[in-house]
Amino acid sequence: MQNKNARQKNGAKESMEVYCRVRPVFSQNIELCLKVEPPSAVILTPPSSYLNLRNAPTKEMHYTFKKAFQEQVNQKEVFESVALPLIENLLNAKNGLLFTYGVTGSGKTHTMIGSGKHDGIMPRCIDTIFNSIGMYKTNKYIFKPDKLNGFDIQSESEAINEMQQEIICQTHAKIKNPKLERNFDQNLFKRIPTETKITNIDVDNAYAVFVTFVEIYNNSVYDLLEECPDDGLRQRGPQIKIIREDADHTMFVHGVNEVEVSSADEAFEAFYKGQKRRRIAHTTLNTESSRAHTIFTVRVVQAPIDQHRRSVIKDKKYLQIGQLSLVDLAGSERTNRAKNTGQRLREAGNINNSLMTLRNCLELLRQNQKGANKMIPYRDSRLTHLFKTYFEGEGQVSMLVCVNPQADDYDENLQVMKFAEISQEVQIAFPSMAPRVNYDFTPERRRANNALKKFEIENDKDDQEVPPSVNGLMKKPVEIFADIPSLRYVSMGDDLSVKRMKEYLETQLQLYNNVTGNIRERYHDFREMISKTEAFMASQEIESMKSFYGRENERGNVLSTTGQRSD
Ligand SMILES: Nc1ncnc2c1ncn2[C@@H]1O[C@H](COP(=O)(O)OP(=O)(O)OP(=O)(O)O)[C@@H](O)[C@H]1O
Repeated sequence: MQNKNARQKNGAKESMEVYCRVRPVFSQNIELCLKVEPPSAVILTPPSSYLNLRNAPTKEMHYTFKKAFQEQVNQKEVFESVALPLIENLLNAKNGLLFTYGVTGSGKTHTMIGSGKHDGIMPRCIDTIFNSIGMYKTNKYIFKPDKLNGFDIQSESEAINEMQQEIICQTHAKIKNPKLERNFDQNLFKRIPTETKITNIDVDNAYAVFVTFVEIYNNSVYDLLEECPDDGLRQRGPQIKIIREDADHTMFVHGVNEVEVSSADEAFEAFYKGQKRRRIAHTTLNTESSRAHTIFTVRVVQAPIDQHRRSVIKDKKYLQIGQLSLVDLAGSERTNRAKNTGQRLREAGNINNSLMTLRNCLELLRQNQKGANKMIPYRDSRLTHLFKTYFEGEGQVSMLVCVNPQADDYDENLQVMKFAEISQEVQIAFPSMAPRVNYDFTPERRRANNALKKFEIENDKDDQEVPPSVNGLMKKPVEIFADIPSLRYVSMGDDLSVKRMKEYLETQLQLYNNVTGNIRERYHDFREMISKTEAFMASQEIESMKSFYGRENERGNVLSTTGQRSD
């Protein structure tokens, strides 16, 4: 995963971080069985119908989490508490796994993905990563996946060459099959990007971001970013992938498409492409129920740059890789309640089996911590097999338990809460990061950054004292030139790039018109002020001339009556 030279196991252990989020219930007259006592407690009460049943639980149960979120807590707050620390780790080459767990319909997908104005954790993570690495991003193809879960470093010319090859291939494919339309999800254009940013990153390094998107369906792994050639007659389905171990004993999906993304939009484009391939089945419980576990993984690769050559140092010993896997687990459900049959029944069985293996693994890990020496059955399901590395101590593991507080979900919620309790006791051996080494490859860049930071801090101080707009004058400079979107991929039919460029130019034109309009207004105000001042000065002059001539007249009158000058 990351450069093993930079990581050491120091024997320190950290508990799995478990959070709980309760979703709102929209219809009235529904009995609720769960409530949150902020900041971290959840109380589960048996439904009223249980009071008359023999052997039914009647006690209130109390659970404590790292944090418990009430119904009204918004997506931003959940993201900042749960995912922001993982992003900070990721940008510092430390790995993380975050999964949402809960009964079907409890809000896992809403929390992880969200929609439109209510973006979930994943899109906010992507925005934050790109906001943070900003100008420290490398050109594309400098870092290249080596297909064995590692990366090679290419020279600038190799990278440019690769870029050209890709454009040529895309153009050929388009000419060969003009029907091949790139369909872009309109969601891309509806988003309001998050402005969150991590400032604690190594400014000596250049960064690149890679994403993979896989699903585990009926205990088989599929690559959601795999191109399935459509020859117009039949579309080949995605192929089953196998899980392998790399040279550093890290589990990975062999042959998965790892896509380099140079902007948040490119990352979402990949995500929406994969999302369309997801198998969404309608069950009687939830008409939008997702029947597979999905894993969206972001890898951030970084290496120092040589300031004089202005390129990444081509030595793999400096390479560092951080990985964050965001997992939206399929919901657990009781088959008799879901009234599943046939294919749906098989799906539900596989989902429940893999979740049961996850529970078993965590339970056995807990027992081993207390002195037992049991074998952990990671291989019993693809899900746990893939995450083995995390559970064995390759990063922070966090779980977000989602619950629907309705009484109908009481039994399942009881199981979910028990599992959450066990999970919190699991301690993960944590690799400590070697302290950040300052190779001093980029002293000028460091100096410039420090100066910029100082300027920003001072500017912020000023902003608190004086409002940004005083007497209509902008205190801060207007940002006219936003980043120009990349035109690298403009090829025949590259509608997204063209659409992005069109939007960019329209925004810039609007901005230009606003700014020139504002300048024109101020110019007129200024001219008016000058002419008023001139008029005022002229009137003052006239007044003083008048008084001068008045005085002279008086003196002339005196001279003419006495016949001699008074001085
Ligand atoms: N915090 C929330 N605020 C508003 N709506 C929510 C919230 N949580 C869930 N919902 C809504 O509840 C419905 C079910 O949520 P969602 O699809 O996220 O459940 P799920 O747990 O992912 O289900 P499954 O396991 O079946 O995929 C959706 O319509 C979603 O918009």
